[in-house]
This record gives sequence, structure tokens and C-alpha cells, in this order.
Amino acid sequence: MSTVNDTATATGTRDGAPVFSVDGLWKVFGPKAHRVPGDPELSALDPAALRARTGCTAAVRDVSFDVRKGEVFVVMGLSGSGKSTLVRCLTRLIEPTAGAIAIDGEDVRAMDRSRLRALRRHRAAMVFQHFGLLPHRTVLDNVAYGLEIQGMGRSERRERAAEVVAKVGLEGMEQRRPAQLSGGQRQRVGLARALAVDPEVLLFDEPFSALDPLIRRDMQEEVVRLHREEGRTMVFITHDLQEALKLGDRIALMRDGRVVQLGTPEEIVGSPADDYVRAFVRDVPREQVMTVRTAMRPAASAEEAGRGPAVRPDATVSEAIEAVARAGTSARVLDDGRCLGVVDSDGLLSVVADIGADRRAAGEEPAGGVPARRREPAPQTPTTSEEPV
Ligand SMILES: Nc1ncnc2c1ncn2[C@@H]1O[C@H](COP(=O)(O)OP(=O)(O)OP(=O)(O)O)[C@@H](O)[C@H]1O
Repeated sequence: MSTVNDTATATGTRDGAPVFSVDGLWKVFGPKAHRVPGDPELSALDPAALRARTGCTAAVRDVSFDVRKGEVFVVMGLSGSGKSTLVRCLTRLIEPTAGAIAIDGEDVRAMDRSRLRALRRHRAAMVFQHFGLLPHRTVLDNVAYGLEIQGMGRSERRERAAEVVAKVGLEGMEQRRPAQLSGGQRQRVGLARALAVDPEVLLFDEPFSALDPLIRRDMQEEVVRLHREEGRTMVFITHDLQEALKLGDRIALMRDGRVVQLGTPEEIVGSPADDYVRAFVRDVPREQVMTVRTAMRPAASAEEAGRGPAVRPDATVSEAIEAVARAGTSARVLDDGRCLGVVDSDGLLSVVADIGADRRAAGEEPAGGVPARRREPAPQTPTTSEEPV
């Protein structure tokens, strides 16, 4: 079954080392922008007051985060919240006003021009919304373009480009020009061009927002597949919550230049940081995002821990509902053959209905009836060769 957060759960890369480290980053547009970050009075003003007082717009305000190796890091927010500015600051396509940025520990703000060029060409390739394809070149030559800039020889780069064209599903279209392609196919060319240089990080700036919904879904699945197969680190900008939940291992939700919450899809949907985030995620189908861990309780007995269907701890509540409904009994949550607990219909429904969230936050009665602070592994059962759902 396909679920909205299957990337996060399938890749298991949440604990990787940082690729990008961002600390106290500011980007202020306008006159004497540099004085804003260091001035406590100015930096505390809301956007309208700052604009009225100084004529400046703080597009990114004191933002800190790490992008871990192998994760899809989504930057989400409404139009004007600062997403593009933030991601362009990572490779200094926009020059930051204050703060620190490092890639693999190297100070990006200290890089000279040639180092920056190398960063953008080899290490952090960008895929744009408007493709940026060269109209008179064929698909193959568009894809080979980045390699040409790197100085790779003609036959070698064409060979490499052909491989990547096939990888993104454009085999047979190598000799077409961009005008002879659909929007989705053009975006695949853009993706292939970024992939051809084998960058450490792919940066996507709303790459699919101009595509119609079906093609958009295809492209999202392409990203999920690439991520699964290659474990490539990706930073993905979107204003679409469904897209963020589907693709993101972690999501940074921006508002007025600040990151208001940074967390996994489950953390954002299950424990919104404030009313703004709560309103943002209100209509999300919780059963497709929340995992079995949230609904689980310790087994009441060794007998209960030994019966019922098996589910993975990172299976969605929706998957577990199906397993429990089919079996007509509680399900065991198995991790590497070890029973972590059980889920029953009451616990699963409580998560869907968001009942007990306040009590859970207070460490009281959670879904499934287990105090959150005391959620411990259930009695251990012998290793089994069963494949959990
Ligand atoms: N060059 C600029 N000069 C002045 N203000 C700018 C400039 N670029 C962006 N801004 C402002 O900075 C804020 C953040 O813009 P940004 O483009 O980063 O937002 P976004 O979240 O990417 O929006 P969208 O989803 O519409 O692309 C906005 O208020 C925007 O008007």
C-alpha cells in the first residue's frame, strides 16, 4: 500500500551526518539591510513594522537547521514565507545578510568565486520550476550540458547523459528538442541534467508546481524512487502540504521568514507547534501520516504479545487499521522480530480522531491507554521470521 510518508519510513536515514548546516541565517532585502540582524529592537519587529520603519524585508529570519545526509528535507510555507530565498542562500545564489552556512563542514560564506562555482556545479545542483532548458539543444545535449561545463569530453559526457536520460524514463527521446516535449517530460530533462553531474545534494525549487496533477504525482514518485534507490540528499521547496508530507523525511515549515516548526511529517501533524501549524495541518488524513508507534500500547500479557497479525513500528495507522480489521484482533508491533507492543482498534481510532493528544502531551493517558512518559517496550517475544505489514 502506498502511503503519504513512505519515503521517510522506508529510507531510515534520519540519523545521518549533516550535509548542510545552517546557523542563525538572515537575509534582509532593502537599505542598510545588515543592521537588522544585529539590532535586537529591529529584529524583533514584525514584517510590516520592519518595512515601515526601515524599508527592509526580512525574507529569512534567524533560521537554523541541518540537512542530514540521505534525507529529503522539505522547506514548506505559503507564498512569500521565504522558502526560495532560504534555499538560494545555501549556495549563495542569494548572498546571506548574517549567519553561518557550512557544507560538509566547509564554510560556504568564506568560499571564493571558483569554490562557489564548484559548489553549484558539482556539489549542490538545482532543479528549477521553469526547467531552464536550452531550446535549440536536444534532450541528450541538454542533459550533457552540466558535464560540458565541467570540461568532460564529448563521448564520455554523451554516454553519461544517455544513462541518466534512461534513469528518468526518457529513453527514446534523446534527440527531441524541449519544444517537442510535454511539461512533465521537460521537468524530467531538468531533473536528469541535475542528476548527470552526480551532485551530493539536489535542490528543488517548486519543480512540479506548474505540472498538472497526474504528471505531478508521477514526478513525485520519480523523486521517491530516486531517493530510495540512490539515497541522494535532497532539499525540496514546496507550498503544497500533501507534497511535503509525501516526500519529506523532515519538513521545515516557514512563516514570515522564520521556521515555525521543524520535524517529521508525523511530528508536524501529530504535535503541531502552534495554532498556525495546527490550522495548516487540520485537514490532513492523520491515518496516512501517523505511525503505529503513536497508537501502540504494551501487550497486556505474553499471550496477547504472541497473537494477531504483525505490523512494523513505522507502518501507518491506515495500514494497521487494515491489518486489525482483517484479523478481527489486535496486531503485534514487530521490529526485527522483537515485539514492541500491540495496537488495537481503540488505539488506532484515537489517533485518527486525535483524541488524547492533549493528555498525551501532558504525559497522561494517550491513544491506546498508555502513559506517554512510560511507553516502554512490551515483554520481549522470541524472534520470528514473519514479515510484518
Ligand atoms: N530581491 C528582493 N528584494 C526585495 N524583497 C524580496 C526580494 N526577493 C524576495 N523578496 C521578499 O522576500 C520575501 C520572501 O520571498 P521568497 O521568494 O523567498 O518567498 P517564497 O516562500 O519562496 O514565495 P513563493 O512561494 O511565492 O515563491 C517576500 O516578502 C518577497 O517579497
